[in-house]
Amino acid sequence: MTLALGCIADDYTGASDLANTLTRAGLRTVQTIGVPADDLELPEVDAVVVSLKSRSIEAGLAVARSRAAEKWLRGRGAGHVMFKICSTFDSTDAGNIGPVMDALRADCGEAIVLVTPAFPETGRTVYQGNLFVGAVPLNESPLKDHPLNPMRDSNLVRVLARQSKTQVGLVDLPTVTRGAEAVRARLADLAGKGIGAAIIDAVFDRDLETVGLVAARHRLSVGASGIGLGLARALVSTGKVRSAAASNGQGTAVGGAAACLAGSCSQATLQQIARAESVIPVLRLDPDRVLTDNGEVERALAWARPRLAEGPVLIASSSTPDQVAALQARHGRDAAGHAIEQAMADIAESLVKSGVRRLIVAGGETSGAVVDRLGIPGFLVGAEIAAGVPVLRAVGADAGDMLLALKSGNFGGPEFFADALGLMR
Ligand SMILES: Nc1ncnc2c1ncn2[C@@H]1O[C@H](COP(=O)(O)OP(=O)(O)O)[C@@H](O)[C@H]1O
Ligand SMILES: O=C(O)[C@@H](O)C(=O)COP(=O)(O)O
Repeated sequence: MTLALGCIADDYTGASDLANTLTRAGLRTVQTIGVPADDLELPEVDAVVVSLKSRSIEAGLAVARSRAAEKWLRGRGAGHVMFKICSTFDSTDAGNIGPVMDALRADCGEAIVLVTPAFPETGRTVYQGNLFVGAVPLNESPLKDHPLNPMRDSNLVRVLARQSKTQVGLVDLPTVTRGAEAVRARLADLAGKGIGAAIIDAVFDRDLETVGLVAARHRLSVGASGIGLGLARALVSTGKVRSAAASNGQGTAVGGAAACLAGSCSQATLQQIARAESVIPVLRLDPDRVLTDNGEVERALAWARPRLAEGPVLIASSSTPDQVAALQARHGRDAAGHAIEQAMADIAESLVKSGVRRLIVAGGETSGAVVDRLGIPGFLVGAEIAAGVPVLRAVGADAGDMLLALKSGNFGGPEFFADALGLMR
């Protein structure tokens, strides 16, 4: 297998978002959990998205894991490696976008790295280096209250410079609008000044097509699904990849019981849970009891098991920003996040033992904890539930045939859970 594109994603929902985008753009794509073991049978593909859970871990560890993934991808022929980050640039001044970018750049000897989290289909646009989430700048969006990495600065040139050893420049929208040659000239100018990374403005998909044409001749890029779209379209339009059917993971129905788990506290997920309450049974965990009393997981399982035969259930830890802040003040941010993630993983593991074969998880870190616990090594991409969220068919899972959906906290419409359940048969 010679890869046309290698990708490293810093969380599992982000990886499925990118795998979805690449698949829809015509690349045969597989998502792996970590660097695949030698004995994992992968289909013939154009792109592999290696999913890491490296967004919110210690920077040194994120660097080491990303470098191992890069080595594996380059070893399979990937001339270009894309580091997939969140479209809302989720990170802190300690990293991990900057440290990982610096390390991958050093490894591949890239003079200047193209960086853009723009993903217009989901309302993420970048103008004059400032990231907008829908109509508002990042620092005014709900991301300002994210439980793990509150985003309080919209200027990505500044944000990335605080995390990176290199200086960061800007390729502005007027330059992008002039086309690939203008972008190349601007990048060469910045690189000539010793600047090692550039935030690239992009507002429409056509901007990302321009960026993709430029990026495809580089060894490394950093961004969200939008630059993935640009790269995929460049690979197809230049004949490096022959466009394939839009999905390879449809397959047969798996049946079995269905369950939803929500650990995301995003506004979108809170609304989706509220809407789900009118169609399926919903249990809200008591987060304090998760942190202080092991009985909360058993209580959730005792509630869920008898209901599974009747239809899908949803279990949520999600709370409002005020409640999250209060819990974190009592227990510490990382301890609270970790304990709730592990409780979700415990619940998922037991539900699968009880026959659940269709599982929807809301939240990137939450999905990481659940998928790790289930020991699933990889996924094929199926139908698209919402922008950035595909149905995934597990490959090589101990539990056998399973369908999952890993939803980024911010993605999906108000009826997301019903939409997903409708497509996961
Ligand atoms: N009620 C709560 N209070 C505090 N933290 C919570 C609560 N519920 C979930 N969390 C934690 O918040 C984090 C949410 O992150 P994540 O799952 O990545 O969601 P998103 O996709 O919205 O970023 C996880 O670490 C999760 O365990
Ligand atoms: O790019 C995006 O917004 C998503 O693909 C993503 O990375 C989601 O992260 P979470 O919101 O933590 O799930």
